[in-house]
Amino acid sequence: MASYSTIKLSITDNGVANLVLDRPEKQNSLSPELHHELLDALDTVEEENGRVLVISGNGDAFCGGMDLERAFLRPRRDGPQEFIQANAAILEAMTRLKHYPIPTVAKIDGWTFGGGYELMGVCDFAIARDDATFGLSEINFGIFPGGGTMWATVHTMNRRKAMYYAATGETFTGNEAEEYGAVTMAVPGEELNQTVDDLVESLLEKNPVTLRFNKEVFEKSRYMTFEDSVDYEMAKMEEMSYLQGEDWIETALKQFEDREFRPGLESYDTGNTDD
Ligand SMILES: CC(C)(COP(=O)(O)OP(=O)(O)OC[C@H]1O[C@@H](n2cnc3c(N)ncnc32)[C@H](O)[C@@H]1OP(=O)(O)O)[C@@H](O)C(=O)NCCC(=O)NCCSC(=O)/C=C/c1ccc(O)cc1
Repeated sequence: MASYSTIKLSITDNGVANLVLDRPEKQNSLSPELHHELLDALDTVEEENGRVLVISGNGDAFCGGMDLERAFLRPRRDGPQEFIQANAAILEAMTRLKHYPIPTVAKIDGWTFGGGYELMGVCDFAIARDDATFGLSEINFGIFPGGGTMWATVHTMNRRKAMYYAATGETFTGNEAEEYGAVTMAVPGEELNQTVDDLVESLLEKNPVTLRFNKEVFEKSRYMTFEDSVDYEMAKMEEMSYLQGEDWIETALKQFEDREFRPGLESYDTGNTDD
């Protein structure tokens, strides 16, 4: 596996990819090198058949947002084209992540600002320390949340809170983030690792093909009429069944027929985990 200077990537035998932003001396802010390494890591995780991707930060921050000097100040002084070029890879990485074919989990252990909020927001799940600090700080240096951060904000927080924090740049805690719908859940710091591990374990128990379709249909159906979505969901159901070899009939509902599990309370045995 490639070695990186701004991130760390490891993949366990059972397919859990741990991607750690590793610029603790700069609060894991997103430098141009990091943009490219993140993109490369996303390729690697797919090539290595990762099943769940967990993104976290080393040190006090999950992610301090864009590197204000390396990605903004310096390239912008060189001109608009240089600025666009300096940031093209991170915009591509964010877009890739939003459509990433496996579940993505942001583990939030500290500061999360601007582009760091976006990184969290394009992940499927976000588990935060209850005392983590979040902020849409762009307004504090004269811009609005851009490059997809506004999208992540309005799609993860309710309207009133989204506008309030985007316009004031005030910070909010992990507990508040949970209350506003910005994170999946906030937990005490000492429970963070276990909570993420439990979520990952639960995802590993599921059929990976179904998880991929679940995500795609979840995202697309949000923008459809009910009638269009009924058609779309039924068509996708057939595609999924074909691609998973009718596993939901042949294995899952067969196990139900044999009364081996209660689907309301537990997952069928996909054969993907040891127990
Ligand atoms: C509250 C922080 C996170 C922590 O404070 P601290 O604990 O006192 O730590 P330090 O401030 O000492 O941070 C350690 C080092 O990290 C540096 N650092 C800490 N965040 C940074 C940083 N985002 N950059 C560049 N050095 C930093 C910080 O300057 C310092 O550098 P140095 O003095 O050289 O040791 C503080 O560092 C801070 O306010 N950081 C800036 C957070 C911030 O506003 N981030 C930018 C959000 S805006 C954004 O992401 C925009 C996205 C966007 C995307 C695409 C678009 O097209 C348009 C927009």
